[in-house]
Amino acid sequence: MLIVDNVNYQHKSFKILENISFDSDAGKMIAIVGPNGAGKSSLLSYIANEIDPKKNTIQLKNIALKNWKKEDLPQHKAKFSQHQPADIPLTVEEVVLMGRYPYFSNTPQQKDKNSVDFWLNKTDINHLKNRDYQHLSGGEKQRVHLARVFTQLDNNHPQKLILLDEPLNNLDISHQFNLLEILKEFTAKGDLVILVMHDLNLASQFADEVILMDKGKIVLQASPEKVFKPEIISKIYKFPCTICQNPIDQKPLILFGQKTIKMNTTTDLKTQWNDLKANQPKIRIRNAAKDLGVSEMELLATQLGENVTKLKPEFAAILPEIESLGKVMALTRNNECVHERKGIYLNPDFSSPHAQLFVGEDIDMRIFLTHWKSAFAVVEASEHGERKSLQFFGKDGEAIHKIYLVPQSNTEAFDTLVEKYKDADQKTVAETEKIVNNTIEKPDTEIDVEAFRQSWIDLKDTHDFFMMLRKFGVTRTQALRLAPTDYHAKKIEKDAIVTMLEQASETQTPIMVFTGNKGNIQIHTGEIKRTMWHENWFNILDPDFNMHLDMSKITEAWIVRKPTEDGIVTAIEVFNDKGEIIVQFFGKRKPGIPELEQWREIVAGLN
Ligand SMILES: Nc1ncnc2c1ncn2[C@@H]1O[C@H](COP(=O)(O)OP(=O)(O)OP(=O)(O)O)[C@@H](O)[C@H]1O
Repeated sequence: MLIVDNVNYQHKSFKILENISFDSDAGKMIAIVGPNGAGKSSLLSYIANEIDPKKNTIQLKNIALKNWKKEDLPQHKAKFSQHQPADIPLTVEEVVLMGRYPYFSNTPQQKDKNSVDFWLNKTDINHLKNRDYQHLSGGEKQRVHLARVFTQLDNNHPQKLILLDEPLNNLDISHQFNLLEILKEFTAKGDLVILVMHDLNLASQFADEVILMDKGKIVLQASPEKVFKPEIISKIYKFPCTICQNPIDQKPLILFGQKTIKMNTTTDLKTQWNDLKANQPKIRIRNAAKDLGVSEMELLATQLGENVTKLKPEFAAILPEIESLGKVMALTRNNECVHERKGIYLNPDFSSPHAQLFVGEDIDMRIFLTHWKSAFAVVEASEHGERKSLQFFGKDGEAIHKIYLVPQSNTEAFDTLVEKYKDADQKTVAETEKIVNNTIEKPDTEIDVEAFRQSWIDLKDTHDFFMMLRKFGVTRTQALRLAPTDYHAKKIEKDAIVTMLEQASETQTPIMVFTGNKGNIQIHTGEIKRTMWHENWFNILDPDFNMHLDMSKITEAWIVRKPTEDGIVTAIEVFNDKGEIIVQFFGKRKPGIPELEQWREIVAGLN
């Protein structure tokens, strides 16, 4: 019924409409949607023959628009425009009657009056018919013009064309639905309705077809089900969205905004994650889990039986076997700091029930297995092919430790290990527990500060520091505040951490970097070379050691000096807003050897 063939329209060098072609059968409602400035109104004006009428090649009912008789066309095609004159000095009834001008020459006939009455009623403005148009509200004026357009097409011609540019603007919800129902009645009689609209859910609910436009072009013309896909809509509108099925009419229901992705309960977690990835292809699983309100382990488990294999939680048996994988990358992190160290898992010590260790030169870890709960083998697709890893999670479902294969790793040993520890149950995962940190700091007045200070001065071993905090019932940051003197604990600006790392790199001073979470602390010892800012992250980017520290999340940084039998040990301790340690730095040291003078010098210069 309508053929639009290769429409191009530009203003100076700006292409407003480019290569627009589509055709449509009678009896349909087509919604044109797209972001502001996409060209929707321009396309509608073009179809209405308001732009470039001489060049117009559009065909309506097999006749080119320009070949239609001027007096015939208004009975076959009408347009509701987005912008209407505000000051027509007529009554409502008189404005609606303008729609009948194509039907009478001087005086309206009974037929015309009946039609006007009918549409006054149908658009719910009959009660306003004798009022001045100029004093109506926005929504009332809108309905007057809609009635005018409808009465213009009130005839027995088949296959009329109704064009409407944002007709739902200004209308309250019941009048929006009333209008859409009216339009449906037209299409049911075989007319073609094309309307520009911004409400994608109404388009989804009512339109037979959707034309999605962007930058002067048609991106897609298809059914609402095909057009309203999160990867398409979020890309075109540059805004995250979730799309689920409307339980009432089974049409796509579009929910905009990041939070809606969390609220979307009608689809399962796996679909929600896929939607999120469609919106943000680079999102990391840790952030995706946060956005979806689940733990990382629960999200990973949605891929069980695909690229994820659940392992038996026999950590004390698995970990000592990691050595067989050869060189790998160990990753331990908390919310604010990521620690990645490459090496071989040598010298495991699992003899103590309290803490287990790896004490290799490269892989150096203090492990607290009581916090470990689940283990998985993961195979991810990456730019360089498959990326295999072992991933360990705590009781709360948060990642404690990950071991990634690197090109030098023994993949056969990995496969053997996975086969050996594969759990018989590949369907269910451990329930996660919420772990609440309910440490309440005691007021300083309840602390025996003098005894605490003396105890600090009398320290002989850094390992006793933690026991000392327990004994006096102080939190770690409280201890630093109550330290014996400024010498023992001094608060520094967080930028001093960057200064320290840059100086350690420049002077090639070997340092130690401790990063951990409840279940594991991972340590790097050595010189660092390449440091770099990336947005709010300060990074160490060396071949075998990477650290990524989110500087925006640091609330306190301290220089902490503890007496030991080998002399003073100086640390820089970095905390988040909950008073939890993000990362700790030391100069390289070994029991029995005093700490490096170079390190002390760097720290002495920090403020
Ligand atoms: N006569 C004109 N001269 C110059 N530029 C124009 C003209 N008409 C439209 N444009 C430009 O063409 C682009 C498309 O405008 P159009 O009104 O068709 O967009 P739209 O998709 O209807 O946008 P909105 O959702 O904001 O109503 C816009 O960038 C607009 O500024």
